Amino acid sequence: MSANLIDGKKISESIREEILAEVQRLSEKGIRPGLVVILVGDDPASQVYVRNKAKTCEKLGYHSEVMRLPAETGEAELLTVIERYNADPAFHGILVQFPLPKHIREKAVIDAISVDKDVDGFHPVSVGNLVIGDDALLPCTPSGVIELLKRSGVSPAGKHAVVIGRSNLVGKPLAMLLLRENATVTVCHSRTANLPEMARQADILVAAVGVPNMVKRDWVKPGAVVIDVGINRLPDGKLCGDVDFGEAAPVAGAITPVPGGVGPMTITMLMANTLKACKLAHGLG
Ligand SMILES: Nc1nc(=O)c2c([nH]1)NC[C@@H]1CN(c3ccc(C(=O)N[C@@H](CCC(=O)O)C(=O)O)cc3)C=[N+]21
Ligand SMILES: [Mg+2]
Repeated sequence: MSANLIDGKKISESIREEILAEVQRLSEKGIRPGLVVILVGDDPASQVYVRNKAKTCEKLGYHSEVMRLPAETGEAELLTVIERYNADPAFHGILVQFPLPKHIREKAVIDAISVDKDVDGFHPVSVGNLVIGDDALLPCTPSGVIELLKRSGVSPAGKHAVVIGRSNLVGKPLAMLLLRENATVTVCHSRTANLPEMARQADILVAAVGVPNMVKRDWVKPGAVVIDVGINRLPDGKLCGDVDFGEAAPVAGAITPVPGGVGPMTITMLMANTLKACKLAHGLG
């Protein structure tokens, strides 16, 4: 069996074209989506992501700003900055790049962002709305995975989805989204017994743990769809996923590469969320 590659870059580009068309329609009404990305400190990986986000904003005609703050910025000071953007109608989305310096509590930051501008979908109210099934800004990586599946012709309905990883950022919300799409969902984690055997039950296998090349050939049921959420930077500087691609690809029915899989979708869904927040702010929901 030779696996179909799920091309996240290509799918992401076609969504961006749809977004651009909508941005152009909005501009006729004098409306322009605005996103501010707040970066505290100088984590090198964050620098790259933030630059990518700004570039994407520019391509799509968004109003965008990168607010760079020194690593010594205090929590109270950051919260004041967030309050300012909460009140600024030019910005419909606020993203505070993680990880934050240790002296700042991520929870305090997430809680401070206006739910209407929570384009990361990390605020407890956004998470609650997701769980209940109410309308919400959805976290970007999980909703990117759902879009990848749908646009690759994979319907989660009735399938057994196994999610490895239970983080608040990816595993948990993704499990909820898959459930909402009528998949039967199993969530595995570091304390799961017989992990390879559990993974092998999956029609849709998602790896979101942050362990390079963890998923091996015998973890994959022949024909399964394998989604690799991992973005691990190896000592040689190369990017690698949580799935051992060379081992999994020959067994899988379809598989996402790293890079070029879930990563580009994350930024695209951030743009989609900002557009949605903008439309809601202008009563165009
Ligand atoms: N508040 C917050 N929200 C986030 O969504 C957030 C964050 N903080 N902190 C860091 C992580 C990571 N993240 C990525 C986004 C895009 C790629 C991406 O585009 N990856 C490309 C390759 C990029 C490269 O070559 O480095 C790919 O996989 O093809 C990767 C990782 C968003 N994050
Ligand atoms: Mg875990």
